[in-house]
Amino acid sequence: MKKYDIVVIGGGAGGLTVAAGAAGLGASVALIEKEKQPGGDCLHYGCVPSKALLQAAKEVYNARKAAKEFGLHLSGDIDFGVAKKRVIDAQKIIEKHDSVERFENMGVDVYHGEGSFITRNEIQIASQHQETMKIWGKRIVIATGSRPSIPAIEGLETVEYITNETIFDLDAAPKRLAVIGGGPIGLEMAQAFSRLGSEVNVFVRSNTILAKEDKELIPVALQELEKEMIFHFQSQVTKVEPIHPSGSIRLHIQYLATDDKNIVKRETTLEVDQLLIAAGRTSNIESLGLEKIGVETQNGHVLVKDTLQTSVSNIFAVGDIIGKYLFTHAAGMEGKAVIANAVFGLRNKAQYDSLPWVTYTDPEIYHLGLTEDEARCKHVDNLEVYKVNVDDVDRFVTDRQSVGILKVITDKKGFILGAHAVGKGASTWMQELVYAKQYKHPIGNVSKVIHPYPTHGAILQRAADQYWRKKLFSGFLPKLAKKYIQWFR
Ligand SMILES: Cc1cc2nc3c(=O)[nH]c(=O)nc-3n(C[C@H](O)[C@H](O)[C@H](O)COP(=O)(O)OP(=O)(O)OC[C@H]3O[C@@H](n4cnc5c(N)ncnc54)[C@H](O)[C@@H]3O)c2cc1C
Ligand SMILES: NC(=O)c1ccc[n+]([C@@H]2O[C@H](COP(=O)([O-])OP(=O)(O)OC[C@H]3O[C@@H](n4cnc5c(N)ncnc54)[C@H](O)[C@@H]3O)[C@@H](O)[C@H]2O)c1
Repeated sequence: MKKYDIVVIGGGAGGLTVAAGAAGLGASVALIEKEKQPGGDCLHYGCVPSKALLQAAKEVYNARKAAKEFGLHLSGDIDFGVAKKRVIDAQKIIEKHDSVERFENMGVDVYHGEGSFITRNEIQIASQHQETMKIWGKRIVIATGSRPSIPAIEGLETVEYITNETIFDLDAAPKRLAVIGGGPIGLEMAQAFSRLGSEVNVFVRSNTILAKEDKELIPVALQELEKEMIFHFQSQVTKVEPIHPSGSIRLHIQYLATDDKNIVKRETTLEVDQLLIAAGRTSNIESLGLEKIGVETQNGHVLVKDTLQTSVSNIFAVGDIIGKYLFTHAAGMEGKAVIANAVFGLRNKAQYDSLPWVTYTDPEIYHLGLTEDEARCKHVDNLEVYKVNVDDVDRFVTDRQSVGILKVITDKKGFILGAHAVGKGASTWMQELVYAKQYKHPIGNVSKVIHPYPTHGAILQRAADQYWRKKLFSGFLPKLAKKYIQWFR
């Protein structure tokens, strides 16, 4: 049986980071991937195709908007094939970074097959194409990711619904698309397809989209999104049925609302051509044989310590499988922490305090650290909140962007606890605050950084200026300054 310092199960964002880093440090590494091409969700069914599709849709949308405003006449139907080709082209370019060949050149042995534990050091690799084999690892890293959660809806097995794993295979934008879920997958895909010609209805179980975001930002984002899709809050699709021979789908919908103390139920039906399920994720743990070797799980995820070590000391886990922050960059950060821990036996911790994320709708929605509600719970009165609307910033005005907001939450000394934004390009201009938060620069320092005029990033300076205004122009300082000026005269 071949022996390795590190065996990684799963060749997505987390697993590939560990494999590349560990091999670079001189460890002998095996990477087991069940699909032919590594890359995981992000490359095949996630970040890459979704962002390529969103960009295509945005260009169509902006072209139409500009044509209308400038009195040009656009005609013809959208060629969905062009958008699809852009998705495939992007994947083809990016997949080179994740290719078997690239990893083999790094010295990693890549095994194609499904990995599962026999003992805490022995892994079985099962494949349709070759005999089942076994390898041995001193340390094992589980990075098998997640898949879409499918809610229990009556009749779901009788219709051809889609998920993020099949939506990018569509050859045309459905005329009428229903989306179940008001999370990032649901919203990004709803907007992309709306802009590519679908009439989109979004069903959300709760009374808000993007439940983890700062509450104040949601109405700002909704104001824009509602122009492009219809939201059904506090709704549940309870039953679906195929409509023959058209192939469309009838949804039975139940709305739940509270009227004083009573729960009021209302029911209706809606006919659509496609149904996208984007209702959260389930970790891929079932076929790993974790129970055999005593790796503890919690709520369907692999349970890990801060060091990403599982309950079995030589086994680590990173990425979606641990169910914490389901992002490519989170899996990457966790992967880096594990490299040092698994290769050198260090005790590096995964650091989530300054982990940002972005929902790439238009406008973008940026999240860093605590929301205002969370900050108030944790820091009570040791808190300041600075807000700037985008229409107070010249560059947004010249770009005709009037909807958007920045909110920065700091402690009394100006250290950033959280920062949130809705606005064009927020994914780019908010990054300065991640640096400030992570390296513990108070918000006041952002005011001293020179921002070229006119940029969107000047919005951060505006927030930082509010900090100085509060500090310098209220309290004892202005009184002291007045006295000094009188004396100096
Ligand atoms: C539509 C969509 C859009 C997204 N957009 C973004 C975004 O814009 N930005 C962002 O940061 N995140 C985004 N994400 C989330 C991101 O894709 C995931 O968080 C990330 O891919 C998780 O990486 P991972 O390594 O944990 O899992 P994955 O990337 O899913 O990799 C797991 C790998 O393990 C393999 N595997 C599973 N079981 C086994 C087994 N038993 N043996 C061998 N191999 C196995 C799988 O085939 C897969 O290749 C998006 C997700 C979706 C679905
Ligand atoms: N831009 C990005 O970084 C990006 C993009 C896409 C996905 N992701 C990652 O993938 C994860 C999964 O995304 P997601 O959107 O599937 O999940 P999610 O858990 O974030 O959102 C799921 C949504 O579905 C709703 N829901 C669940 N069951 C329902 C039901 N039966 N009927 C109606 N609504 C229901 C929930 O209330 C919620 O609004 C995200 O949390 C994120 O970490 C990131």
